[in-house]
Amino acid sequence: MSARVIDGKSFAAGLRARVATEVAAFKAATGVTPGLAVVLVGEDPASQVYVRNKGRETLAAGMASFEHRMAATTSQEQLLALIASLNTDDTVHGILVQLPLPKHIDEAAVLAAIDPAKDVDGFHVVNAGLLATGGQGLVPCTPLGCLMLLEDTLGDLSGLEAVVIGRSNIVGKPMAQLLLGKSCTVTIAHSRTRDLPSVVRRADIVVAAVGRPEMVKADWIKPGATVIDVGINRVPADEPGKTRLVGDVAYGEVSRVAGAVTPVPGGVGPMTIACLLLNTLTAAQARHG
Ligand SMILES: Nc1nc(=O)c2c([nH]1)NC[C@@H]1CN(c3ccc(C(=O)N[C@@H](CCC(=O)O)C(=O)O)cc3)C=[N+]21
Ligand SMILES: [Mg+2]
Repeated sequence: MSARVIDGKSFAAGLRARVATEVAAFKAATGVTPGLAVVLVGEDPASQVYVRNKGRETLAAGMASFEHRMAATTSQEQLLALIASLNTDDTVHGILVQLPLPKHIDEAAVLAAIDPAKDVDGFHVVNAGLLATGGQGLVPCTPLGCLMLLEDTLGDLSGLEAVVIGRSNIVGKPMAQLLLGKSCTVTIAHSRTRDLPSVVRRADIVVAAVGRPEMVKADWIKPGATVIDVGINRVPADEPGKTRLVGDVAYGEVSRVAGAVTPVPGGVGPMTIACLLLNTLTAAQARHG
């Protein structure tokens, strides 16, 4: 048996098309163009990839894209000043500050400075709190995209055993909250979890978000389980000097046991960007409803 491949790339293309249709209707009704501002401090390679794809797709959805590239030596004060101006800029409905930030900048202070109504990453404590308490806030893009793929694959998630590997504020914790909201039985596993393989073996749904290349093995997976791979790891390729992208899941062997699995690339990554566009539209609609 071979797992069904969950085609995040094609699902994301469909979602972007739906967003574009709604953006056009929103512009016609309000005269307002939804705008997304992305702030990139320094030159983190993963963030560069993200920004490149994102700018193109924002424009393709009919929205305005504003890029602010700042030197790695930018002070926290300078970054906070830019955020303050974006908060009061009526052409900007969404603000995304690329993480990670340089070491000398306090990430929490920066995220706290973003107007929660423009926080399209869903990282502000107000949005995290709304998610935890069942409120209507902006939801982090990667977990939201994972949830869409899971519901498309499985339908109703109610009562299923879900194991989220990774406890980050960006993926693991919000993913767990979303699955709990869909009435899954949720476990968050992490680096200190005792006997991780046997914990994962309980799962109908596995979400791997640890950042360790090909860590999740076939004998951790309950036959037929649905496996969502959030990892994006660059590793050396066979050809000298080249790299290739792998997930946190040992895709080849896991796809012989799982019922369905997301590939890397072409799985969760494209969904993250599509959900960012969706969140930008949602933020604009909330302002000009
Ligand atoms: N505030 C903030 N929010 C983020 O959401 C955020 C961030 N900072 N910093 C960097 C990471 C990384 N990230 C990616 C999203 C999509 C792809 C993506 O589309 N990947 C393609 C492959 C790209 C390739 O070929 O290299 C795929 O998986 O198919 C990659 C990386 C969002 N991030
Ligand atoms: Mg983690």
